[in-house]
Amino acid sequence: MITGERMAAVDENAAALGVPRKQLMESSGHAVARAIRTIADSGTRVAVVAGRGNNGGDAFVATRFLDEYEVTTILLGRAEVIGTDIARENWEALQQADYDVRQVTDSSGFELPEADVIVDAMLGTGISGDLREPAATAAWAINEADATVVAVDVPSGFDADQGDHAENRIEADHVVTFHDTKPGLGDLAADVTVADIGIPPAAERFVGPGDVDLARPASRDGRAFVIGGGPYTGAPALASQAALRAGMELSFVAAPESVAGEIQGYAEDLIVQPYESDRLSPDQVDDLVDTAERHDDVIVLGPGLGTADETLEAARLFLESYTGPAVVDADALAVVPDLETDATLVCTPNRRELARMGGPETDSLCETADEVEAFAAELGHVVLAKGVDDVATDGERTRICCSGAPGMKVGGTGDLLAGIVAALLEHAGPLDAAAAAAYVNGRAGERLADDGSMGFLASEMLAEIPAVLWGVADE
Ligand SMILES: NC(=O)C1=CN([C@@H]2O[C@H](COP(=O)(O)OP(=O)(O)OC[C@H]3O[C@@H](n4cnc5c(N)ncnc54)[C@H](O)[C@@H]3O)[C@@H](O)[C@H]2O)[C@@H](O)CC1
Ligand SMILES: [K+]
Repeated sequence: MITGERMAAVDENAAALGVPRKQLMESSGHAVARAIRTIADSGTRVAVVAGRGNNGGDAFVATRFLDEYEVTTILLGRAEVIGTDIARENWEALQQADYDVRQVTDSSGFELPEADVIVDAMLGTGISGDLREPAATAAWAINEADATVVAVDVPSGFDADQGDHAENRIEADHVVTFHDTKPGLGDLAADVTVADIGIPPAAERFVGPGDVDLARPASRDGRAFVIGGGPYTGAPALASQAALRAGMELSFVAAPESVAGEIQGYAEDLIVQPYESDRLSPDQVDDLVDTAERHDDVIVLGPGLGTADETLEAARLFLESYTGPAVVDADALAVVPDLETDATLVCTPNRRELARMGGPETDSLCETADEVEAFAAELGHVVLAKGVDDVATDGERTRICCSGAPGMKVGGTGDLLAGIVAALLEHAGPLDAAAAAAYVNGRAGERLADDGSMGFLASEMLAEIPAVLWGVADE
């Protein structure tokens, strides 16, 4: 099962792996044609009704594979408004080669040709809301027609993310969906065929630019609240700055009075909130929970906190009463096993911390991904295990991230990662945020390691984060 949204991400990852979308469109169209051959004898009249998105593009391809049928292909709209280059190229291929193609510019001009099979390629996973004109009129005519309706990917009017249906949706007899079934498709009164369109399994398993598409902030929003510092001061400063670089509007650091000035001194962009103590202790917990919940903050708990008993006790108490999203990193990870919490956690252990939490001991996270998954399932939280490769898992779904460079072994890169996860949690679910953050952090390091450099600093990676996060599609 895959949502339409995730499908688009996987498709982007496939392109990055060398299988471009046009190739997937060719496979999709071919799969639709194969399905029609199993349903209808050669010579049958087929009407293809296509929209101006890639769903329509799939159907233009299908037309080329249906030479033994009497096919009429109708484009809803003018050719100039076809939404993507690949769909347009496939439309032009039909026009140039003298297929029976028609364009309908408004709903009054829509006339459904006599047909025994109708291919519904008006809308796929790109739909929002009820069908608008001229698709609405076309859907009505298709539903009224005495013909077998074959829907491309999903029946037009079906939302492949939620499984909802528009009032004026297509009632399909057959659905040829691509790569994997979509939520709610099985509940329809239609035969559903899942067609393999040649997406490499790595496009799902390995984190790529498509995962960043899913988590990229579209607006500058949110408040990161880093609870860290005490024995160390650089870690909370890096995490909180990384959150700003990854799209947060404000970044707060709650830190002991004794080090607050030092943390502020690293960056004027941070809002440092001192508390009266040399280190985090249970006395501060109520205030911290109250502040975080009042402002809908995303918490980063751990960077630079140290391992004093009272600090770990405070970390535990905080997570027991806090109910929002939180990234748990570094020393605070020790309290997560056996924790009772309603918070949404992303735990970001390195290999050592993972083993200490009771997870697998391993030299290669990538090879141990299944064990990390089982550990996350047992823990009941998303785990982003950090190493040469990173493993992000919610206990059911697992993604491996191979971006990064050897120079990133330097101290502080994990703090950056925690801050990036926090920023992406403002816009995405915990697994998507964790996977995308790992990719972004690794790419930020790669940008500085271009010449094989081992000498860059975590603080220098900060400035690379925006370019990776908002520029990744153009790389
Ligand atoms: N993502 C993938 O991996 C693949 C996708 N493919 C095809 O691409 C499809 C998705 O393509 P697109 O993203 O271009 O989206 P669609 O082809 O579903 O439609 C997008 C267009 O529909 C319009 N639209 C949206 N809501 C509407 C409404 N309620 N009424 C009327 N018009 C509306 C939009 O303005 C947009 O131009 C899939 O369903 C599938 O058929 C395949 O080519 C193969 C691979
Ligand atoms: K469709």
